[in-house]
Amino acid sequence: MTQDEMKQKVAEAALEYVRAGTIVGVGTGSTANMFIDALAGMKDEILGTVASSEATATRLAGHGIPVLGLNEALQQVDSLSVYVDGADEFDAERNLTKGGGGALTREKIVAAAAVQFVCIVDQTKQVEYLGDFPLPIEVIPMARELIMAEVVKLGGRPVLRDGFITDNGNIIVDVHGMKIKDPLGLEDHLNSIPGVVTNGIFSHQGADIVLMATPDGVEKI
Ligand SMILES: O=C(CO)[C@H](O)[C@H](O)COP(=O)(O)O
Repeated sequence: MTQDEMKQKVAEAALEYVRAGTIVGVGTGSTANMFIDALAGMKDEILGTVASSEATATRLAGHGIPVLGLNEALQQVDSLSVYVDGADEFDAERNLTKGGGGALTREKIVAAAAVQFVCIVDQTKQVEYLGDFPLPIEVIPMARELIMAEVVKLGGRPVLRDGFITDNGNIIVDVHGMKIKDPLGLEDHLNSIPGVVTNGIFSHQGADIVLMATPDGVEKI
């Protein structure tokens, strides 16, 4: 089975967590895109969606799925029923690295607004420790050199994501070479550096359920 076929299977499996009459948070990336395509079949059952990126909003709207702003949604309901998104890595405690697509800040915000975070991945994303995948940090542009110097002090190798601007108008610094043994501590530490908008460790907003596709089927972790 190819990686895309596994992504397709897990995207479809996530439909089980979508409840009629609720607002659904929707992630960003190739696996999330497959979920969006599958969700189109339920568009008349749900109240609407909140998108974690402009790209996701465009794809949802292309299917005729209603897209609400988060503020608008939270004026109608106390919380989103579920947030469904992919990840770049996950560990046994369901800590995640996200932001390969650069949407980490909005993803973290929408995840925080949901009762349940269902993370959809294929087996290639499973790791013992986060950090093999370069850790993205969304940075206010004027703080770039300050933050890169702080990352070097932490033992990481910061690389500016060339030519990339986030939906929020900021830049991304990808940190290579970190073995992340304390995801919660590093998430907090990086977020405390002035100029960091957020980083791609999702430990506070870790997944409640990871659905992992393998060639033999979808496992729930
Ligand atoms: O965090 C993300 C985007 O910011 C994605 O969830 C992550 O990059 C995984 O993407 P894909 O499903 O394409 O492998």
